[in-house]
Amino acid sequence: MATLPDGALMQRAATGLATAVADLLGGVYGRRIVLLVGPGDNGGDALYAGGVLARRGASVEAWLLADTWHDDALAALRRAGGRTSAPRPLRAGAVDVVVDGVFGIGARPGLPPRVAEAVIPISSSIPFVAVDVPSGVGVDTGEGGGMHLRADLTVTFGTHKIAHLADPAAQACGVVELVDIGLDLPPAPVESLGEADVAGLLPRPRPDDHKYTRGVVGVRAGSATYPGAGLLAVAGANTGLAGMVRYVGSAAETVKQHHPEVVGPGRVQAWVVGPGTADDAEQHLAEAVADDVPLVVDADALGHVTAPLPQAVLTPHAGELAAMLGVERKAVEAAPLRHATDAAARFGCVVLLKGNHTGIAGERVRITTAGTPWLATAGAGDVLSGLIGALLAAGLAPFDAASVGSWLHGAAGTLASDGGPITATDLARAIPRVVQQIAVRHWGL
Ligand SMILES: NC(=O)C1=CN([C@@H]2O[C@H](COP(=O)(O)OP(=O)(O)OC[C@H]3O[C@@H](n4cnc5c(N)ncnc54)[C@H](OP(=O)(O)O)[C@@H]3O)[C@@H](O)[C@H]2O)[C@@H](O)CC1
Ligand SMILES: Nc1ncnc2c1ncn2[C@@H]1O[C@H](COP(=O)(O)OP(=O)(O)O)[C@@H](O)[C@H]1O
Repeated sequence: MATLPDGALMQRAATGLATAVADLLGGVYGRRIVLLVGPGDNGGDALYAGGVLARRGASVEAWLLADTWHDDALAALRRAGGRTSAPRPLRAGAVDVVVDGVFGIGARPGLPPRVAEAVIPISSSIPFVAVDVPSGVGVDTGEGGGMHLRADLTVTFGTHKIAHLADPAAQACGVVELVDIGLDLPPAPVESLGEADVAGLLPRPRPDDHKYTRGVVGVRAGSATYPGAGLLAVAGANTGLAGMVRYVGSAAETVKQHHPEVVGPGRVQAWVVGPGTADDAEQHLAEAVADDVPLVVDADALGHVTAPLPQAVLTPHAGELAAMLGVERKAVEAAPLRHATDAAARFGCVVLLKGNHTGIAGERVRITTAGTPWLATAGAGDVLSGLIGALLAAGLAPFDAASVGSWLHGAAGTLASDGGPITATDLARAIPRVVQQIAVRHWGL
């Protein structure tokens, strides 16, 4: 994506940035602001915004951290009463905010030593506002890129970039504020579903439906070692989004005790295979694949995927994906989107890589930001695989089933949590409530 052209768009960006900084500070007059200024338009945006803030009574100093800078923008800052100064250590409370205008959307990942030396002695308790992206992150990959800055607030223009959505870069962005400056933009390289998108994709029961027309999902999960994983995958599948749930596995008695709606083997429109299946995983996978219906492959079954599975959604966490690709877990965590995309190409199917922000690679790339870290709890992934299976059985294409399922899962986790801890059982129980809220808000029911 091109950097912002000079002139009107830059002025609009600077005004949006200045407004966001003023909102963060709760006022402007008398506030002390440091601008970290790089060589390009990103630094220009920061300098022009600094000018706007200086005119409103802020004390603004610019640290010029490259050999060149945006001349007109620096002149504007000076006219408004701002000044340049040399970098110095900043202890807590020394200034009110630091604005990171070092590098923007055109930059390579990483930071030059001169920038690192200026930034390291700044107290981490001073708020940082990034212009477009925290400097040093991989804008188009979401990768960390070695050393990079971290922001409490990132102000970006026109559209979100991959770094705002994909971890680990997204975690460095803090809150992301999008400012519309009237840019004419190409289609986004990644998507992130919102509630209205999910409402448009979710299967709705029709008056002439019966349970079989709504789809039957079969769950092959659980074992003597992990009966709970079977129960939780069933709990995710048995949330009312498909017409019926079948269970095949060694936890059948326990499953029936907890879920009287669930029936035994028979014909299904989609399978969920893997959670807690331990030594039975390979056979379960072979039997599910032989049925030639869409399927979710999770947990222990992932290690038995050797050939492309065009109708599948694979749902690994970083450790499972690392094992599938023969790389270290750390490598996946440093570049989750790239590894998910590689795996989707290699296995010819949709790959959903679970994490704080979950990435779904298939015909395109979607990223789910709807969850909460309270979802990092045993069995939450088992619930997800069941839920996606239900959506497949209900007729969604694998890419949509994965991304809608992931969004509902995140929203259910957030609703169930309400800021506090949750179990996977709480999560599964919240899924129908999320769907009900969507129905009321978007379907007029
Ligand atoms: N209720 C149920 O029935 C549930 C059943 N479940 C089922 O369990 C099965 C295994 O799935 P999983 O994702 O947990 O394990 P997996 O990918 O093999 O990674 C193992 C890695 O974890 C690590 N490790 C272990 N303990 C650790 C510790 N204390 N602190 C730190 N690390 C620790 C361990 O490292 P190590 O100890 O070897 O150093 C290893 O690297 C699967 O079938 C799943 O469906 C789950 O869904 C949960 C609910
Ligand atoms: N830090 C986090 N923030 C948000 N969601 C998380 C976080 N950690 C895990 N999750 C979500 O919780 C689920 C955990 O799944 P998984 O790792 O398979 O656990 P399990 O095997 O115990 O079910 C995934 O959906 C994942 O996206």
